[in-house]
Amino acid sequence: MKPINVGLLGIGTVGGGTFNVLKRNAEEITRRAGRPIRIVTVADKNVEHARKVAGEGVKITDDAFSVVTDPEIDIVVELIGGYGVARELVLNAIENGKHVVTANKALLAMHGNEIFEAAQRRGVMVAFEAAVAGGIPIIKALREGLTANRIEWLAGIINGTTNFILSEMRDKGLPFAEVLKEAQALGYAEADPTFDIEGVDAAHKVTIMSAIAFGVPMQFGAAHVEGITRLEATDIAYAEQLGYRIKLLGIARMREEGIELRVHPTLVPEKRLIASVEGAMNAVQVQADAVGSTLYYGKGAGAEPTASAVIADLVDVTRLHTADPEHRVPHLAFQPDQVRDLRVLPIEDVITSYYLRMRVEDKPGVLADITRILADSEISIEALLQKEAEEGESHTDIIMLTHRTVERNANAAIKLIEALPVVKGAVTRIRMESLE
Ligand SMILES: NC(=O)c1ccc[n+]([C@@H]2O[C@H](COP(=O)([O-])OP(=O)(O)OC[C@H]3O[C@@H](n4cnc5c(N)ncnc54)[C@H](O)[C@@H]3O)[C@@H](O)[C@H]2O)c1
Ligand SMILES: N[C@@H](CCO)C(=O)O
Ligand code: NA
Repeated sequence: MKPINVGLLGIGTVGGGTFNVLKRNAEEITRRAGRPIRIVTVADKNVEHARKVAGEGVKITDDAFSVVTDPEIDIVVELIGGYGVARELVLNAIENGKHVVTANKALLAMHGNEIFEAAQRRGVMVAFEAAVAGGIPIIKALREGLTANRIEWLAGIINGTTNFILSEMRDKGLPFAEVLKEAQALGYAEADPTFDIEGVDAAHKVTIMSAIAFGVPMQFGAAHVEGITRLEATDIAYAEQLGYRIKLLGIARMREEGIELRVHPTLVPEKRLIASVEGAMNAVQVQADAVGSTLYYGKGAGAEPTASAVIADLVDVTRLHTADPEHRVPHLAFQPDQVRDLRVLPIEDVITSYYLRMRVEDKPGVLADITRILADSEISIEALLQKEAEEGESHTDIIMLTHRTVERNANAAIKLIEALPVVKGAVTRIRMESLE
């Protein structure tokens, strides 16, 4: 059995995991793939570290470009990250007729259209299971397992760092800044941790999932992206009193008018399975017309969980690389000429329900003023929590959960509420999803 030759670009967390799992499970993997998968060259800026991880018998270089042009290499595995040099390397590998496996969601969300077009033209595969929810085979599920269905929506906890932070804030009542430090020390965070906490990483991943689920191009620039940096512990506690958890969700929903594509903190009923996903774990719920609701859960980050997905792609490519390109699974699940340019709806057009918290004067008639504004805007209230004013305080909190409405409508009502003289400061608004 002639081995398939792999060039590994970047042997950091995921690259190291990939190297080790491939070595440890070599026999099992070969039995599945039909031939040995062999890392012959490793490129890393840190040559010393690369040598330490890879040992002898593997070629080590600091020049990744020499790997993507090497005629000996069949598959290039890109685990460097970012969309500068990684984009050049991936495009270069494709032009040289190499298949590519990558865990780089930022690269695909930003430049996926260009990359898949190039791969299509050259008849090579670009596989990216590790890019979304790490070890969970969600790309496989969306692209192949659910292929009979019209996918209606999907919602996922797809960033381990922020889910860890939210879990710690709720469990221990700690403030955001304190938990962030702990999360960074655990090593799940992106090279730039603002990508995690500002929702950008989750937006990269939900952009990729929406493309596969709905047969549309990558539209990262049109996604609405909100992170957890402005979330207050108070709201996590109030949500809990009302039977909800706050999660950073990546949501993609198909509507007649277009697609909702958004990342933001979201109240989720605590009775939903996804609400109990804690720590750095990931989960994606998919609603589809034939199968109904399915849920995928597991480790979305870390060396070996992510390596699990990288190697699954290596096996896929090994099995399929001799197949006629027409007979392979299309990159974006739909045949390339069937990808449709459906527009992403602006956030004002999103339909959802809301958690509203406002600080009000503790006197009669205040609640009536607020509910009148909501009634006039045709926003109905699902639940209400009015706190008693603390001893010696003239103000108190009112918390309301609304039914679904268009965001534009909610914005207008919130503006009117904020203009009431009895309401102090801004209204805190968090979107809410029933996930039914
Ligand atoms: N860490 C995770 O849990 C995880 C999970 C899923 C996806 N990812 C993605 O996987 C990719 C790699 O992440 P990581 O956590 O392993 O990063 P890392 O920083 O641990 O590893 C990157 C490696 O690339 C090397 N490198 C950087 N620039 C280079 C260059 N120009 N040429 C050669 N080598 C270079 C670095 O020296 C380092 O060893 C990223 O795209 C990341 O978003 C990571
Ligand atoms: N920074 C990402 C790594 C996995 O993509 C996370 O926290 O989930
Ligand atoms: Na995955």
